[in-house]
Amino acid sequence: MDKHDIYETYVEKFHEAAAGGDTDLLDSAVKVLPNLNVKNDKGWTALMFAARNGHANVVKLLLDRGCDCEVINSTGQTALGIAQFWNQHKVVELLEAPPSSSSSSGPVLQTEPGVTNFLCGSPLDRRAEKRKDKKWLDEALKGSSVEIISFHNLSPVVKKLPDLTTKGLDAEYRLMTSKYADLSVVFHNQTPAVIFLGVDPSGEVPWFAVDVSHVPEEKIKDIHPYAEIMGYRSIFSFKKAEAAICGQARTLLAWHDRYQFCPTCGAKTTIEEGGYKRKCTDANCRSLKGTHNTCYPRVDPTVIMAVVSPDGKQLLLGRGSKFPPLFFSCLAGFVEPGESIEEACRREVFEEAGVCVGHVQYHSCQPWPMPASLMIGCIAHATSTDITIDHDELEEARWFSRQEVIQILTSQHPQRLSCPPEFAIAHQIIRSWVNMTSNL
Ligand SMILES: NC(=O)C1=CN([C@@H]2O[C@H](COP(=O)(O)OP(=O)(O)OC[C@H]3O[C@@H](n4cnc5c(N)ncnc54)[C@H](OP(=O)(O)O)[C@@H]3O)[C@@H](O)[C@H]2O)C=CC1
Ligand SMILES: [Mg+2]
Ligand SMILES: [Mg+2]
Ligand SMILES: [Mg+2]
Ligand SMILES: [Zn+2]
Repeated sequence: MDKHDIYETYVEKFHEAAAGGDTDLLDSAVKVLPNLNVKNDKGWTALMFAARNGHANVVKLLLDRGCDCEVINSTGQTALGIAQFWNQHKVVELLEAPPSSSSSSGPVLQTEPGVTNFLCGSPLDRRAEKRKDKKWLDEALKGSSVEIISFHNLSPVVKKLPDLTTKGLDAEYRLMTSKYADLSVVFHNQTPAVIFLGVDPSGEVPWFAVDVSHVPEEKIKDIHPYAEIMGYRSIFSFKKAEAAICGQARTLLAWHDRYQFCPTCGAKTTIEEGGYKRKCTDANCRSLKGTHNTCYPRVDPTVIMAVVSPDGKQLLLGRGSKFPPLFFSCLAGFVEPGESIEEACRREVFEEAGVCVGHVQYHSCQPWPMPASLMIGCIAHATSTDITIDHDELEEARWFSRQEVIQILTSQHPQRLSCPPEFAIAHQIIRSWVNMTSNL
């Protein structure tokens, strides 16, 4: 055996030890290997093997020794992506970036383990039984333990963290939370929409959202000196738990904003039940009899699909006419009345790209608060490949090879094609197709 072969054997043993959770063997390999991020021929590192098989103790040991969790394998996966795909919750927790030191300036909440899609997994317990208890709601809103988030024209009010900017770092924004007493500028002579969002995991802290659109933007600083309004897209920069809470609040506030009048008789409606209902003020209105479905917040089921070619080797992606240049995504569309999820997938793919779809497999979903979609992510298996585009909706649609999809996902495409970022379910279902067809 020459030197190179001996080294290769050590690397193999190192990876085997990580994959098998053998910490003794790992310890001895660590002592002789100069590079702990060494990859096998598919780009896998020891950290990835340990993450794949859920060995949290090995992951911790490797992280303590300085292993790099940003390394990607030849299919563009990080150790975290691998752990998420294989549902290794403990490893996901270890690999997810720990809350930065700045998070001490606000409540720290975590999503449920195993929740991978952004905007899902709110840590709040909605406590629906409290929504009719006006006295409890009023005391909770005005109590000292409350956390109230504010929205200005459906954008969350954020707080610029001053300590970071003075250290010369880029500004960081966090969701602003307030107490009722801080919000005198909001409640003075006004009754803005207030939503009861739920109670935090300790059971002690009620969360509310309030619409502050009636307060002029320059007066928002009276609530908090570092308050800013950065547009609704700031939700995507929040930590998962905060983003999920914000999504819930935004969908409800958008509904209140648009449903001020009864869709049945046109009379004014009032906000009820902690913000989860609107009631017509005309006692004779038909909307108050029978099924009250005009009184409840709407959720629009929407299918979004990774369409796989009949030979399983290619993925269909499209470009909407309003997309930024070079940007491709999954086809998507609203579910219509009287339609199943599978039927909506088949209809939308045929309408938009002329491709026939057979089997449809549910993947996961994502509440999308712009304003009220529930994105139902599917893997759809095509039975034809010819493309005929509906130019009203798409500018282009084409089949991409697995290699090209990996290049797009990892921002390495030679023509700089791109796709939605990780926070969008589109990204997750595309990645899932890549992962399904990848080998260790
Ligand atoms: N989270 C993610 O990863 C992604 C999310 N999405 C979201 O998916 C949603 C749907 O995708 P899209 O391709 O636009 O849908 P469709 O393919 O169904 O096409 C949009 C059309 O539907 C009409 N429409 C709007 N709202 C509704 C509704 N509630 N029910 C039925 N039809 C409606 C629009 O009409 P009009 O012309 O009158 O507006 C428009 O003509 C979008 O809101 C988008 O934000 C899309 C891709 C990725
Ligand atoms: Mg569409
Ligand atoms: Mg469509
Ligand atoms: Mg449609
Ligand atoms: Zn009415």
